[in-house]
Amino acid sequence: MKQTLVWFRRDLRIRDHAPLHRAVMRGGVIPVFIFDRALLHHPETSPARVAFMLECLRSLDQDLRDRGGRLILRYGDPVEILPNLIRETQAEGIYAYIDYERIYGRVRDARLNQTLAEQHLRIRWFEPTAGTSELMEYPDYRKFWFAEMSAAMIPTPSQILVPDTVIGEPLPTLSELGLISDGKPIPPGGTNAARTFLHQFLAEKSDRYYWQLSYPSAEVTTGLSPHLKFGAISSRECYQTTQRILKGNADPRVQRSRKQLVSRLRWGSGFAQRFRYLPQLEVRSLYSVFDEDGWDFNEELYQAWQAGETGFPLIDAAARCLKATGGWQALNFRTRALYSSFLSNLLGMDWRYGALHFMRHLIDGDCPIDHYQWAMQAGITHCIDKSWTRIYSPAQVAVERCDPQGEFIKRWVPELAHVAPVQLGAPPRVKGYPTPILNYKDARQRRVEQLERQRAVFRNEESVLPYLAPMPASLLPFGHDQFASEIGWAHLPNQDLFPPPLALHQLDFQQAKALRSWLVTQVDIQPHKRERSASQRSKESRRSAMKEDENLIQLSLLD
Ligand SMILES: Cc1cc2nc3c(=O)[nH]c(=O)nc-3n(C[C@H](O)[C@H](O)[C@H](O)COP(=O)(O)OP(=O)(O)OC[C@H]3O[C@@H](n4cnc5c(N)ncnc54)[C@H](O)[C@@H]3O)c2cc1C
Repeated sequence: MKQTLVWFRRDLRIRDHAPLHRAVMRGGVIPVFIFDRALLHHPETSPARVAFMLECLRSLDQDLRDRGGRLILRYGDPVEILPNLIRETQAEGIYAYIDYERIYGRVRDARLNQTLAEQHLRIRWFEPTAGTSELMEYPDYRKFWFAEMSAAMIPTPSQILVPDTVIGEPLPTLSELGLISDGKPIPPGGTNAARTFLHQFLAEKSDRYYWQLSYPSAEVTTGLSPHLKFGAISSRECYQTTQRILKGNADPRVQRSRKQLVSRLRWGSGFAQRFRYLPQLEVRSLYSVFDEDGWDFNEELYQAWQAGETGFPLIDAAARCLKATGGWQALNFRTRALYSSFLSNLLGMDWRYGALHFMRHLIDGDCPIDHYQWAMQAGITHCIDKSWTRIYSPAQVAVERCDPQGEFIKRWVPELAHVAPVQLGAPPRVKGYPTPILNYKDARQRRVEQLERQRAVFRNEESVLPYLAPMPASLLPFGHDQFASEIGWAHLPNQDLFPPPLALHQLDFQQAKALRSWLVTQVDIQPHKRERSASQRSKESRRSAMKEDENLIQLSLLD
């Protein structure tokens, strides 16, 4: 019988899985997952995220067992293990999804391609859903995304035959992997858990999602991000289930929420695709000027931001929530945006320090989403348009927008339990709680001027290509000098990447135009309104939930 090795990476499911399906059609399967020290000991590794991944692996193994198979676990460098495993099992080759989350993975996969070719062994790479090697204009990508999401799901194999002779290792504990738990509670992992989250959301939250997704205490989002990160459920399954259950619902609130969720799923795919084109975004700002100009860094202030000791209650609540829970459900988009903007805009610090901290704690940490979001909040991505400056006030206006009752703040900053919500933006002196570490107005002014100066370098240029950051000469991950990590791979010769990045200097006019469409906003941006007075703001905050349309304008900028 023909046998095919299926290499699982961040696609830990059996449904809607093209490599597994195709391998099963051919005959026997060796489903393998490799614990790779370079990823387990990467500066951005979070023990809680690895613990969640172990839960997904446990569940994947069970799903395979239910169909007669099992998951084969191995430890070490995939570039050595996989060719050996092919020989050991007499498999015809490997099937796997292409993965472009990280530079490391792309270096590894290029090395694997080369090693297999030298040994006359074979691998077949599958495009992940909503991934493409073509450089297309962003509006075309939107159409492509909807077509991919609407295509029939890949069937789940009913029987999976794994040869008895192949021996795998038992599922390890976190400490057996050399990691120490930081005490975060781990959500249930795997496809069934993901489906439960999705169905609970559709049944119980879809009428309020759109209006409440910025309120962390409402916990109204799906909670699917860790599952999507590890591919325990495919975004296509999320999309199709959502459409099937909600599309016929006559409630306009549900329809609005449905569209919002679909947009968000699409943004996630779009960030991954940007990284496919430009892997340098993992370690560089989009335009070189921002990194060349240099960023501020102040260890004491960085620590205050990390610890939740800034004197701005909402920022401090976000900081403490991230460290205690891994953020996956409690730290929604708006709260993350406020928290990140505080570091890179108001404290003027390099967004990479913030992204690093997030990745070391987020259970849903996903490099393209996290890093691109950080860069966006720092105002250094869609900045051809002058009005793309997102510097949020962390004071009362933020409390009113995210936590008007103060529930989230009081949960994470108990020192302020007795302070009235209307005072939580700028609390009176409280013993044990710090005074603000910055003056918002001054910090904002400084940042606006800095961004204007930096953007002026390329804003009016006909082509932005010469201003985009190229792939760096060194592939060392950011933070390798702060945290013990396995980075031998970054020093190897022949640093090819698979899939290869865009060769910026070789793009013709049409290609450059297509790339640029990913880097500017796709909607009309309203010029900034003048700062509103406190009384205007409080009047606005009392408007009904339906008038949260301002949110829509802002969120739709991410389209
Ligand atoms: C600075 C910053 C860092 C972030 N880091 C991550 C990260 O590492 N991993 C991550 O999954 N999300 C990240 N996000 C996006 C967003 O905050 C989370 O996706 C969301 O809070 C996850 O909760 P949920 O699955 O319940 O969201 P839902 O609202 O239920 O969204 C469903 C899915 O859509 C996608 N999605 C939702 N919002 C966004 C968004 N704004 N951008 C891109 N995709 C989105 C995610 O895959 C999410 O799981 C970040 C946002 C910011 C501002």
